[in-house]
Amino acid sequence: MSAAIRAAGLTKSYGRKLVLDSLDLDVEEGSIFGFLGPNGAGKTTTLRLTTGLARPTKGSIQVLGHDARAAGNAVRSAIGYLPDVPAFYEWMTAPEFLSFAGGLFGMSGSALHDRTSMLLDLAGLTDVQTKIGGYSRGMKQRLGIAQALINAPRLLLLDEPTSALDPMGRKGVLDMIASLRGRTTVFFSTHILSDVERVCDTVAILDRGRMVAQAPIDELKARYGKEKVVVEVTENADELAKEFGERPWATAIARGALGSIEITVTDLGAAQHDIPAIVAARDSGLARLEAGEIGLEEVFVELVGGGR
Ligand SMILES: Nc1ncnc2c1ncn2[C@@H]1O[C@H](COP(=O)(O)OP(=O)(O)OP(=O)(O)O)[C@@H](O)[C@H]1O
Repeated sequence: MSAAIRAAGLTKSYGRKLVLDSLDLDVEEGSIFGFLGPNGAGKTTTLRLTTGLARPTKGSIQVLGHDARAAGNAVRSAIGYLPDVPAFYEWMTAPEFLSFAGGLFGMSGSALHDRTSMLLDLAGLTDVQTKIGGYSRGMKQRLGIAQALINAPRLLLLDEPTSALDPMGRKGVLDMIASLRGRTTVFFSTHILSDVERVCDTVAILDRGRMVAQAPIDELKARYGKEKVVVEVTENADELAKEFGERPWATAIARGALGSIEITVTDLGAAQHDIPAIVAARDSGLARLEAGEIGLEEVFVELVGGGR
């Protein structure tokens, strides 16, 4: 499969401040790619380099097979971009705004009309008569995505499209992104883990200008994620936690509230087999025994949490 974005050794400094440190990035065409990182990690800078709005200090970045620095109009018109703080003409209605945006790409007549109707439908704004100034933030963001799609781009770049939204607003935007699967490549930055888990197939994690992981989400969980068991006992939790920690299948132990103990395990079957017997031998009661997977959140904390 070909790459929609490919960066190699991508480095950006502002004066003496190193913002991106030798980034390698591969975004496959057709993927919904989450670019995850805490505030100040360098996400916006990477997006600006991808669009050609900023230039690398060192290294290269290719977009749709062309050097982003030298990309001509043909490449640029195959990219849709929604910045982190999009601007709207608030006195327009959504159809007026989309028609205006399409006109900038030289679209007109029935082609523009059809495209506008399709995008209003995709954004769930078909029957909205209000001017944009009266929209909720979620509606504005969905309209922003529709506007970035007006030229039917092969690659859609979204900078933190959900960060200012409430849960309903986020759901609307994420549903819209998910509906683009198979139609266009979507590369979006976010610091919200659950957004990535909900819609992305691939994720890259950026921390302080460095890429700390990049893989399909399932692979990342398999690589870093481990299995865990949560045990709740009626008595002797401290002694039991110590005893669990001595077993070959236990790699980490954390005490929770009251009688709860969380154990990270290498062999779930062995842990589930041994735990009831150990609890019974200590004359304690087993109130709960639950197996679970360590999710992306724990992977993220493990990868970027160090040194904070
Ligand atoms: N033009 C600039 N001049 C100097 N420093 C800059 C410039 N643009 C960005 N930076 C710095 O680069 C670092 C990365 O910023 P960037 O906006 O790319 O991060 P981000 O991951 O998008 O963060 P956020 O989620 O806060 O927007 C920050 O420390 C920021 O202050």
